[in-house]
Amino acid sequence: MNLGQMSGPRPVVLSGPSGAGKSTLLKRLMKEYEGVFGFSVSHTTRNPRPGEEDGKDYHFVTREKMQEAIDNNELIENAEFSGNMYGTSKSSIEDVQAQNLICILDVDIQGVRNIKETDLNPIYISIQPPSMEILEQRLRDRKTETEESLQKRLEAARIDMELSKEEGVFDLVIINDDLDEAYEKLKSVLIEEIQKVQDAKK
Ligand SMILES: Nc1nc2c(ncn2[C@@H]2O[C@H](COP(=O)(O)OP(=O)(O)O)[C@@H](O)[C@H]2O)c(=O)[nH]1
Ligand SMILES: Nc1ncnc2c1ncn2[C@@H]1O[C@H](COP(=O)(O)OP(=O)(O)O)[C@@H](O)[C@H]1O
Repeated sequence: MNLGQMSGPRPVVLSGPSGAGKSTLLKRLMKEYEGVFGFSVSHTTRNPRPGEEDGKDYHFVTREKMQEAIDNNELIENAEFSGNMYGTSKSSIEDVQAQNLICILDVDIQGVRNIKETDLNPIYISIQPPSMEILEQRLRDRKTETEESLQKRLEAARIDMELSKEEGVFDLVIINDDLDEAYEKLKSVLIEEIQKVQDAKK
């Protein structure tokens, strides 16, 4: 199977610490450019949060189901994060690519490494918080985590922030301090791909 598209738009990988603002930026982008982006819906074993929809935000599955998908070679990558399993299925990407949309993947740093071993050839963007202190505050204010899962995320964030500094891992690192500024930066790197998709629709 070939996920590297010869002619279609290049996929985009968004990574960065939990709480850095990936979902916020992504939702804004998908809203402003309706019919341009498609989200690669990952599998996860974590519990849905209030407001999250199965099949839209994630495919919420049991560990058994996740293992089955891994064993059947249905995933292009998978990782353990903060005590839960996450993975990207081939079909989640193919569903988006079949519609000629820019496929957006939201994965952790392990996912970035594993995707680099595939032929997907995405644009790699890291969203980073201004500081650990601000990250912790945002995660606390989001009110989605227990103290335990919060601490695990902060630990993972330290590792992510360290690894993301490495030269050549990301095409672009955006510090999400002021949301509007971060969003403009994100848009400006994607504008060429966005225009390609918009032109193809004309
Ligand atoms: N490797 C990998 N990471 C994923 C996948 N889906 C989500 N993640 C990452 O898992 C981490 C936790 O995601 P989530 O539980 O939704 O929490 P949130 O990022 O704080 O909203 C984040 O860093 C996501 O980028 C996936 O399919 N593969
Ligand atoms: N630039 C920003 N300034 C202040 N708060 C922000 C900013 N960006 C995101 N947030 C808030 O921080 C929290 C974490 O953002 P979120 O998009 O859920 O992160 P991620 O998807 O990377 O885990 C959310 O409550 C969000 O509203």
